[in-house]
Amino acid sequence: MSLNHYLIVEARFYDDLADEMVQGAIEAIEANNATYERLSVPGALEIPAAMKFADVGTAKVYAGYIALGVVIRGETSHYDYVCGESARALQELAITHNMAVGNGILTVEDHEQAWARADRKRKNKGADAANAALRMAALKSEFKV
Ligand SMILES: Nc1c(NC[C@H](O)[C@H](O)[C@H](O)CO)[nH]c(=O)[nH]c1=O
Ligand SMILES: CC(=O)[C@@H](O)COP(=O)(O)O
Repeated sequence: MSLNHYLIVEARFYDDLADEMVQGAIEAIEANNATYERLSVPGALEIPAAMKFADVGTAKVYAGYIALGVVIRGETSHYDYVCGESARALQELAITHNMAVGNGILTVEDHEQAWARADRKRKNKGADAANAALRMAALKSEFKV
């Protein structure tokens, strides 16, 4: 069983932003001498289910999971559901299923806010999500859950 292998689940709704966040996450993972795989889904709403599929459906064992995506408000209430449900489902995976999850799903008003957070030279939220998953995996190991 690999104790330092992580699954990045990336929403490709905005490819350019996703690429930047994934690179930030990869840099953080590799800085901690860990390894990773990537799994892409259409949008943020699909991230939690993809994580659950990977957790229960493969022989592979992942120390933790990193959710990466960007949700930008549109004209309707769909934004609220995508943001709220993806966050809620990630928390459910963490709390109910003891999965070490880092949530890097940006919930923003526009592309400017998105880039400020995705950009590795600015807020680098992809790295933050990876570091959160790494820390939660360490806690899982410490508490033997
Ligand atoms: N508007 C954004 C979405 N919407 C798509 C949903 O995430 C989902 O793929 C669709 O409802 C089909 O189930 N997704 C993002 O990641 N970012 C957005 O801004
Ligand atoms: C956050 C989204 O799902 C977004 O694409 C919805 O846009 P709209 O509310 O204009 O349909």
